[in-house]
Amino acid sequence: MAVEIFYDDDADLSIIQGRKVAVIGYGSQGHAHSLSLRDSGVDVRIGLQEGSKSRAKAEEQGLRVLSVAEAAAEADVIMILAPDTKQRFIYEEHIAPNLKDGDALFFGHGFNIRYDLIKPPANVDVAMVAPKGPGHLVRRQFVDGKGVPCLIAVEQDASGNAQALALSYAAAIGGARAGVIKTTFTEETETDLFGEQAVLCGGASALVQTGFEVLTEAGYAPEIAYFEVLHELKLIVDLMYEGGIARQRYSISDTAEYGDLTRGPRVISPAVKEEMKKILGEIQDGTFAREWVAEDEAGRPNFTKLEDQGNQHPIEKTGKKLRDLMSWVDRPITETA
Ligand SMILES: NC(=O)C1=CN([C@@H]2O[C@H](COP(=O)(O)OP(=O)(O)OC[C@H]3O[C@@H](n4cnc5c(N)ncnc54)[C@H](OP(=O)(O)O)[C@@H]3O)[C@@H](O)[C@H]2O)C=CC1
Ligand SMILES: CC[C@](O)(C(C)=O)C(=O)O
Ligand SMILES: [Mg+2]
Ligand SMILES: [Mg+2]
Repeated sequence: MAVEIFYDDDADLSIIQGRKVAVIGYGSQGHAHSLSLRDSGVDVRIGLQEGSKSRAKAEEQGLRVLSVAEAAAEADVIMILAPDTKQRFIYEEHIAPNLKDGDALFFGHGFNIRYDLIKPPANVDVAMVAPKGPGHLVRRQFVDGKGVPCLIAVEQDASGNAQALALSYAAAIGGARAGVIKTTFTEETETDLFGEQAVLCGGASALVQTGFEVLTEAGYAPEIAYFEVLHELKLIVDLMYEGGIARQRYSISDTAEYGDLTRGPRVISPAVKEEMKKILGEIQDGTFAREWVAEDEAGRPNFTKLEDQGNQHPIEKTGKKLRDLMSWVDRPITETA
């Protein structure tokens, strides 16, 4: 089925400009949404928990920070941009008691609705504006006059106007400059989890680490291995981003292209594709969601151990040394811009 894709001319910015928005959380997505909404003329307040580390960053940017309950009570569009595993507790304790007829409950990812962790009442709109990119780049692209594509979805249309509201919100954060696709909470959740696990984060990180290990274990210099499998990956992916795999293949040598065409399928072998299908199955049947919720409830022991192991990987030490010598590469991550 053909997708519906919307651009700035299809969106009515005045809809979101006429509402009071509460952004709950001021992390990767929260800072990007709230600063860009504000720059688009929207009335925004931030909802944070007592003692939040994010409070000072939001206030430095001139944003009003309230408790989550106060922000939810004051606003009529409530966008939840706290961690997925915390959202159900925040919702139950601070948001649900403050929902009024006609309010809109927004999400940046469908996890809590798709897996029935949050069950909103019937008298509010439930919609999603999910940028297809990391929050810090959502903000950076907005400031640079560009935009990160977004997905929008409506789970519940109490007002009869939820889609226009979601599209207006997506336009206000720059998404409609690049394209806003209409989808469902289920499709967004399952494709997003698959993308981050199999390709963008899990797949790419493991590919880079393994390539680095193979070269260094064979006795090649770590610095050369780093430039080869990590630094240059961005340059190659930039070509794919600009013109697809065909442009990347146009720019590389014939020798590289022959290696790409014949060896690529050996690395990403049929067994890897089978494993990807298994990973997708675990997302679709809820296995991954149950595992992640239980891991978080247990205090994230496995998450912490694996994250520490990743930080200790030799590629990190080599990379830091080399990036420190390229002033244009190590752009600091801040919740400002
Ligand atoms: N990261 C990304 O680029 C993307 C994220 N998403 C989705 O966006 C949502 C937010 O993710 P992300 O931006 O990564 O989150 P982050 O972890 O970057 O930020 C979380 C924010 O929520 C705050 N927070 C934590 N607990 C509470 C609480 N109890 N009450 C109020 N605020 C709280 C944190 O405050 P403190 O500083 O005090 O901890 C922080 O400001 C998720 O649904 C995610 O799936 C979607 C697309 C991409
Ligand atoms: C790729 C990871 C992501 O889905 C994202 C930045 O889009 C996330 O959840 O952070
Ligand atoms: Mg994503
Ligand atoms: Mg995601």
